[in-house]
Parts: sequence; C-alpha cells; structure tokens
Amino acid sequence: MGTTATYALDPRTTVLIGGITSGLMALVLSLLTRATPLPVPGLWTWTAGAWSVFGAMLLLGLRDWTSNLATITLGNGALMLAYILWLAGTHRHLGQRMRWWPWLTVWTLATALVSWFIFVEPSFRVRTVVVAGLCAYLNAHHALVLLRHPRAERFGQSIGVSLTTTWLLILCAVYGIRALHAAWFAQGNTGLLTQGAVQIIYTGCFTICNLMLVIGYATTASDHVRARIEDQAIHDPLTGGLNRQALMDSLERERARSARTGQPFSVAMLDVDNFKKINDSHGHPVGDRVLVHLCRRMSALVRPNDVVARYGGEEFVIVMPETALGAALLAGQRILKNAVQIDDQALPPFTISIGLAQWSSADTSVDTVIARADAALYAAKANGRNRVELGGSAISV
Ligand SMILES: Nc1nc2c(ncn2[C@@H]2O[C@H](COP(=O)(O)OP(=O)(O)OP(=O)(O)O)[C@@H](O)[C@H]2O)c(=O)[nH]1
Repeated sequence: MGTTATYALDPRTTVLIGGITSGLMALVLSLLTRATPLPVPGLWTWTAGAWSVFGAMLLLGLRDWTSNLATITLGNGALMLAYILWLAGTHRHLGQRMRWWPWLTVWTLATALVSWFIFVEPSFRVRTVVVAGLCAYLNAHHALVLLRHPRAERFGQSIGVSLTTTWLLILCAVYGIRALHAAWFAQGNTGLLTQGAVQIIYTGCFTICNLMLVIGYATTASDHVRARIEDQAIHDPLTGGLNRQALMDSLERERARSARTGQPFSVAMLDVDNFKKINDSHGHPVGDRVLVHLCRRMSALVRPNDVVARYGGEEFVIVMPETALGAALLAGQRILKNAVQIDDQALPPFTISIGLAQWSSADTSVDTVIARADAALYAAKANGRNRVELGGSAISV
C-alpha cells in the first residue's frame, strides 16, 4: 500500500506567510521613509516594490479561491513589477537614471503572455518559464548594477548593499532553476500550489529571498543615512572642506605622529585679501562662491594626505603631514599662484595671503602652531597681501 508524504506546510500557506511577511516588511520600509532624518534616494521606490511583492504573494496565495485573472495575471504582474521597482529604486539610490520604457514594455509583453497561456492555451510550463525567466534576468541585472557601481555604496563597502547583492544573486539562481525545472522536467511542471516538497521548497525560497531583500534595502538606507551624518559632522556645509573640529582632530593626529616618528609637519593659514570688498561690491552669494572655488582649487593643488579645512569666515588652514617649512613654502607659493585662477567668469578676480608655520617639539599644544601661522598671515597682510610669510623660526622636532 502506497503512502503519501505529509508536510507541516503546504505551498499555499508558505505563499500566504510570504505575503504577510512582505506586507510587514513593506510597512517597516514605509515607516522608515518617514523616520529617516535625511532623505534616502530610492527608498520610496523600494517601498513601492515591497508593497507590490505583498500584493503579488497574497494574490498568488488566493489561487482557485478567486478568478485566474486576479490570481495568476495580476499576481505574476505584481511580482514582475516589484522587481522592476526595486531595480528603479537602486538606480535612483545610486544617482543613475533608469529608462522605464524598455522595462515596462517587457513587463507588458510578459503579462500578456501569461494571460495568453491562461485563457487561450493554458500551460503552466510556459507561464512559469516566462515569469521565472524574466524574474531571474531582472534580479541578475539588478545585482550587476550594484556590483559595477564604482562609488562608496557598492558591494563590500556597505553592509546593506552587500546583503542586497547577495540575495539578488540567490533569488536569481532560484528563479533560474525554477524556469529550467519547468522547461525540462515533468516534476517541475506542477502548479504553484500543488502539494509536495517541490513547491514548498520553491515558495519557501522566494519568501525568504524577498524578505532578505527588503531587509537589504532597509539596511542600505540606514547605511546611507549614517554615512551622510558622519560626513556632515566633519565637513563644512558651504565649501565642502573639513570643518574646524575635524581640523583639530587632524592636527592632534599629526602631533602624535610627529612625536612618534620625529618627522615635522607644517600648517598654512590663509585668507582672501579684502574679502569684505568682494562681498560689498558683488554680494554675499558671490563671496560664498569665491570661498567654494578657493577650497576646491586648494584641495586639487595639495597632496592627497594634506588636509584642507575651513577655519572660520574666509580663513582656511592646510595641514601638511611630514613636511618641513622649506617644502611647505614651495607648496604655499604654488597655492598662492594657482588657487586664485578663475574658470568661472561670474567670479571677480581675487588674491590670497598665506602664513606658514612648522610644528616644533617646543610647542605645548597644536594651538601654538596655529597661532604662529596666524601671526605669519597677519605679517603677510601687513606686508602688502598676496604673499606668503613664514611664522617664527622652525625648531627641529
Ligand atoms: N560671503 C561670505 N562672507 C563671509 C563669510 N564668512 C565671513 N565673511 C565675510 O568676510 C569678511 C572678512 O572681512 P575682514 O575680516 O575685514 O577681512 P578682509 O576684508 O578680507 O581684509 P583682509 O583679511 O585684511 O585682507 C567679512 O565681511 C565677513 O562678513 C562667508 O561664509 N561668506
């Protein structure tokens, strides 16, 4: 006498559990869109995708209880749409433009094919190959977009992006296997809600993957907010240079390094000559743009390890690690000449003055080296501006 295997779960329950968990996760993403202290590009689109998965899983789970149009056509349509929305969310997050029309055309064709193979020539096999094949392709394409992204938010750099990419690849593999299974094996040709291990495994895998992807988007969003907040905490909002707190931290690091290695470091303090006149004659917005321009030019002119920071008002400080006063003077002269070159015709011509000082073992704190650079800047102003002056005598460290 044959025995029929019994399972604790059946495919319908798995799909409905998947629907409920997707709905809860969509709710979490929706709350996150309101709760993040800074906007996260793409978060709304990922949230819309999560709601679409929720709708898809519920519709697919209602199979045989309501019309095929609602359960199969709309269910599969919502599922494919969800992956397109998730892809669009990622493009937005990475600051890329996605062309919608090719994807919407593919989606329309796939949905039309699914309808044809329900109502005209019913075939579970073809429907599965179409839907699972497209979903596999969409998720593979999505993973590649993340893997190819050159900036900070890429695989290995952000936990959220690594998690998302990994689960996109797993989901792509599950859909790929599902499509091939349906195409070539009779056993793979059982309906979505047919009792048995095959459908329980597939529906369970889809549920877990979709859940992990939503967790991946939420983690990516929180990584993004944390990185932005960390960035804002150390940068000056107008010029993009480091702020005063970050400058003091950098000076402390250089002081400690100098004590350890015996290598000197130098500090340049500089400001725009007669900046008040620029503001008075051209307006504060133009004055602001002069500061932004100057900071950008200086950052391009110094070595990668040098630190450019806004000290306050129109004053900047450059920290030059492992640089004695002689080398700092050459750098100062280069900056004096080149940082004021203007490529934007809307900016007025301007000059800068620079005071230089070298850290000395006799300095009691980093404030003293700053004070010497400031005194040198004062001397540069007193001696006619548009020049570099050296502060005090360099004492070997
Ligand atoms: N546009 C703009 N102006 C600023 C900013 N911070 C400070 N200032 C202006 O910078 C000007 C600095 O003026 P002063 O200290 O007299 O210096 P100066 O006119 O450059 O003269 P010298 O330094 O002696 O060459 C003031 O008018 C400030 O209002 C800023 O963020 N944006």
